[in-house]
Amino acid sequence: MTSTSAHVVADDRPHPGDPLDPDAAISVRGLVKRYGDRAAVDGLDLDIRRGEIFALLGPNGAGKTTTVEILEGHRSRDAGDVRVLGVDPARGGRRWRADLGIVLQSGGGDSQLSVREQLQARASYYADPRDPAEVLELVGLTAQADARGRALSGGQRRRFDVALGIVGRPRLLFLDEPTTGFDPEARRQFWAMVRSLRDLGTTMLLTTHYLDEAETLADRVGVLAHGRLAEVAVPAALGGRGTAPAVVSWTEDGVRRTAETTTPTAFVQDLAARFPGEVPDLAVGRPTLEDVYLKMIGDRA
Ligand SMILES: Nc1ncnc2c1ncn2[C@@H]1O[C@H](COP(=O)(O)OP(=O)(O)OP(=O)(O)O)[C@@H](O)[C@H]1O
Repeated sequence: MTSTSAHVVADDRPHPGDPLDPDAAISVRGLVKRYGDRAAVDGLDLDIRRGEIFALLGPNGAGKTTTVEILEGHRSRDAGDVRVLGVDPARGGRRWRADLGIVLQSGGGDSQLSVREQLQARASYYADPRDPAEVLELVGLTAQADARGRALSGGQRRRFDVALGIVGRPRLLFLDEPTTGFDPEARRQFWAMVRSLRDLGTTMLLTTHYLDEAETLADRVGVLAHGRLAEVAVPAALGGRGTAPAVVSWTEDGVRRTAETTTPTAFVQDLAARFPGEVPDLAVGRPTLEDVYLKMIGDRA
């Protein structure tokens, strides 16, 4: 499956008071969570579609962990309606829980057992588990199958965490900052694995502080600030990115020049006509996801 959101325009979220979406993997209306007199989640409305990768972004303390833990059934809420795979997490039973995969920030895998043995043990909890050998292949740990958990590198351990999270064949996978501490190659491998999981039909809710990770993996991103969603959009459209003016820069008479333009093609054609050959140091850029994210967060600070 590819992006489910090709035709989605910016600010793509339900309105307060809309009914819950029975077809969504996750549907949330008016979610509130207070600690003392402070609301950590302050009226959240969100639908996450089946089969999509949704990235939840937001600065430290924005309410991401609180929201995700409520969805996982690990934290109570003060107000609002929530359905995860059609069930209220506050009342989710064993069968519902078996459909969830949760990959937490703190890695497991310290056991004396081998990687394969731990995975087999985990698989035995489920009625219809994935074949542990296939899971090891999917996460790229086949060569480490006989290693003990503590012999794994940080990146391998994280992939093993995912292996433990998906061996039960979850329909919905929660990935909490999955690539923190990865080297660039390990991150690319991890991303490829996440895409393979999506191709198998797994819905994923990803929290991350890496904007490039959200950009490359997510069908849609939601920016959480002060317990509210500032915007939900496809990464390319967030914060009006898709229609923002382009910035053209070049060097002329030894001076670096920049110009903002909504017609960069025409602008570059004019520019090219002024130079006999290549325009020196020519670059055409649009705001990055990080640019619009930081602006959005700054505007709400
Ligand atoms: N158990 C708790 N008791 C009191 N306050 C809490 C508790 N858990 C979270 N908070 C507060 O709620 C707010 C949201 O916290 P939360 O952990 O959900 O943010 P976050 O977006 O996950 O942050 P980070 O990116 O740092 O993980 C913060 O102000 C935090 O201090």
